[in-house]
Amino acid sequence: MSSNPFRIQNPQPQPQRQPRDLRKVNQQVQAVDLKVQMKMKNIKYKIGVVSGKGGVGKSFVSSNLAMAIAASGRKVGIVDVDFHGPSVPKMLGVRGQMLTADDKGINPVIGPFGIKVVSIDFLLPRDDTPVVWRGAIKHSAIKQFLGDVNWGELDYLIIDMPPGTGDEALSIAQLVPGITGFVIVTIPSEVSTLAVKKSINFARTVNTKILGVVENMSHFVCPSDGKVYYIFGEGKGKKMAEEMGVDLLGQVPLDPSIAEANDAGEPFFLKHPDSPTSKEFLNIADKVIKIVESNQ
Ligand SMILES: Nc1ncnc2c1ncn2[C@@H]1O[C@H](COP(=O)(O)OP(=O)(O)OP(=O)(O)O)[C@@H](O)[C@H]1O
Repeated sequence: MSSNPFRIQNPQPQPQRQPRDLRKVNQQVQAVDLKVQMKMKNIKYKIGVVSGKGGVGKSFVSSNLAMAIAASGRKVGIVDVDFHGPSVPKMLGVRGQMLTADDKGINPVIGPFGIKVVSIDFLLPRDDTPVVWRGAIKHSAIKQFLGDVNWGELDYLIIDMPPGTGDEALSIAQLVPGITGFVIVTIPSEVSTLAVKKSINFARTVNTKILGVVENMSHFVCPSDGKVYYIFGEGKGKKMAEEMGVDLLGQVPLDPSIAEANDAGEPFFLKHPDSPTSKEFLNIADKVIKIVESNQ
């Protein structure tokens, strides 16, 4: 019997895989797309929201950070390049709307506070249609999302990136060389913070500033007695931020009303404006604004 239970045959012996040469990554980052560059010139600050692992609330943080920045009167756009799990439209309450086109390009969907939203979700024919794309197609889609959309003049473009440091992250680093920085989302578990360290090292490899870390699901406040529980452990995000020399921008609680609003397709920040979570997002937005605008 074969020792390969999957019966996968390699027709030829494969050369030994070499680790990715970081100099080559940097050279690729230099290859800039002019059309994208023209559009990006009209946007003052571009912020990538990244996470080492999936399911830690990156899209929730992207969407609510976008609303909190827009609530200050700044013009904001959000581009969802999480092709395999596009949740930004739902979290901003604009799911089911369509992108339109005119002779100047593609018009984004307009969300709360006038936020311009672009996501593959607006183009999928059915809820359960999977996106099955190789890296080159994703790269070309990202190029179109950035270069063919009528973004106009914006103060901020929030880029909701897929988890990890794969093709999309490299495409963004390559296509938006002037990216202002990354906001990194984690939950306070060892597994997530370990993956985040990789994202931080990736950001450093592509010479992108880390604006800071948001610790999501950091604690749970019991509604009956107000007692605080640290479900995943206490202080792990803070410890990781200190170890890696990056700022902790904020701590967002684990809260069933967040999951409910997201599942119902209602923007949390609008539905619960006075909640501690929305106030925390205003603080996080304030910190991000201070960091990027004082660096001008
Ligand atoms: N602080 C929170 N409290 C309760 N539920 C949350 C919280 N943050 C996110 N969620 C829920 O967790 C799930 C995952 O969130 P989200 O889609 O934002 O994660 P993600 O990191 O973007 O995932 P992926 O990258 O895999 O697409 C969603 O159902 C969301 O409603």
